[in-house]
Amino acid sequence: MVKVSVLGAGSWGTALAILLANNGHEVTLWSLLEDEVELLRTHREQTDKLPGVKLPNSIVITSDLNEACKGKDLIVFAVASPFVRSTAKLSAPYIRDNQIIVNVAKGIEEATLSTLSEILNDEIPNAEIAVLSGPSHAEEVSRGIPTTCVVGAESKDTAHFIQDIFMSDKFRVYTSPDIIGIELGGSLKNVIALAAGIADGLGFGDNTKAALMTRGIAEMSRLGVALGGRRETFAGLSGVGDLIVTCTSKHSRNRNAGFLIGEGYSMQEAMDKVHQVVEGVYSAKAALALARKHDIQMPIVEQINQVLFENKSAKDAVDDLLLRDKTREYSDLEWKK
Ligand SMILES: NC(=O)c1ccc[n+]([C@@H]2O[C@H](COP(=O)([O-])OP(=O)(O)OC[C@H]3O[C@@H](n4cnc5c(N)ncnc54)[C@H](O)[C@@H]3O)[C@@H](O)[C@H]2O)c1
Ligand SMILES: O=P(O)(O)OC[C@H](O)CO
Repeated sequence: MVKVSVLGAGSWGTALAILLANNGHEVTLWSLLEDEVELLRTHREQTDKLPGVKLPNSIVITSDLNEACKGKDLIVFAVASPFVRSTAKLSAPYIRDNQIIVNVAKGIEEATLSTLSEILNDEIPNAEIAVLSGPSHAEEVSRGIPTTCVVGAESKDTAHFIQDIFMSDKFRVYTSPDIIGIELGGSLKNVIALAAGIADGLGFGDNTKAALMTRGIAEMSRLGVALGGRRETFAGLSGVGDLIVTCTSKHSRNRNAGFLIGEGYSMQEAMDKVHQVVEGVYSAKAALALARKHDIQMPIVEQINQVLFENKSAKDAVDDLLLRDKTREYSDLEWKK
C-alpha cells in the first residue's frame, strides 16, 4: 500500500482514483473546482462524467493542495492539458524534492509547443516526472474492463514503481524509457481522431476511417521521430493502440466532437455538446507548428487546422486530402529498379 494523490477529478482522474483505491492504496482526489468537490462529496460518484460508478469509501476528496501533496509516494496529474501548467505552479510549493509525479493528461501547450512532462519539469524542477498513456477510456477502466497502458520514465526503477502501483488483474501496465514518444502518441492521436469523427459525421465509411488512421499514424510517427521519439513507440499502446480506441469508440470525446463537426456543427458547438475536454482542439495548432518547425509533412493535421480555425468546410478538407500531389507510401523504401 502506498499514499497516492490524484490532481484533477474529471472522468480520468476519478477513474484512476477508483482503480488505485481498489488496488489497496490510500488515495486522495483533489480538484480546484469547488462544484466538483461538492458533487463528489455529496454523491460519492462523478455523476456528471461517470454516472453509475461509486467511489470507494476510502478515497479522500479535497480542494486543499497541501493535504493533496503532503507525504505522498506518488502524485498523479490528471487535469485537462490547458491547466497542467497552472496546476503545477499552484502545487509546486507543496511538493517535496524528488517527488515522483506521473502525468496522465494528453496534450501539447500551444504557446510554448512543450509537452506536458516538459511543463512539469519547468514548474516543479526537483520532482521526477513520468507519464502514463494508452488506449484507456475512463468509462471502461472505472468499470473494471480489461485495459492496457504504458508508463514512461527516465529511470527503470521509477517506471517499475509506478507500474506496480497501477497494475491489477484488469489493468495491465507496460514500461518504456521513451517519454517523448509516449506523450506525442497520446497527444497527436487526438487530432487524427477529430478527422476520423468528421469522416463519420460526413457519412463516409470504414475505408475512409482506415485511411485516416493509417496515414494518421504515419504523420504521428514522422513528427514523433523528428522530435526524438522511437518509431516502435508509435506502433505500441500509446501510438497505434490509442489511435484505434479513440477513432472507433463511442466513448471518445475527440471522435464525437469531430462527428458533430462533420454533421455541420461549429467547433465551439461540438465542444459544448461533448461537455468534457476535447484535447485535439487544443493540440491541433501546436502539432501543425511543430510540423512546420521541423519541416515534417502532416497533411491531415493541416486540414484539421483549416476546418477548426479557418472556417474551411469538412467536405472541402476531404477533397483536398484526396487530391494532393501523388506520392509514395513510404519515402525511405528503395525501388529494386
Ligand atoms: N477520459 C478519459 O477516458 C481519458 C483517458 C486517458 C487520458 N485522458 C486525458 O486526461 C485528461 C483529463 O481528461 P478527462 O477526461 O478527465 O477530462 P474532463 O473534462 O472530464 O475533466 C477535466 C478536469 O480538469 C480539471 N480542471 C478543469 N478546469 C481546471 C482548472 N482551471 N484548473 C485546474 N483543474 C481544472 C477538473 O478536475 C476537470 O474535471 C485529458 O488530457 C485527457 O486527454 C482522459
Ligand atoms: O478518446 P478520447 O478522445 O475520449 O480521449 C481519451 C483517451 O485519450 C483515450 O485513451
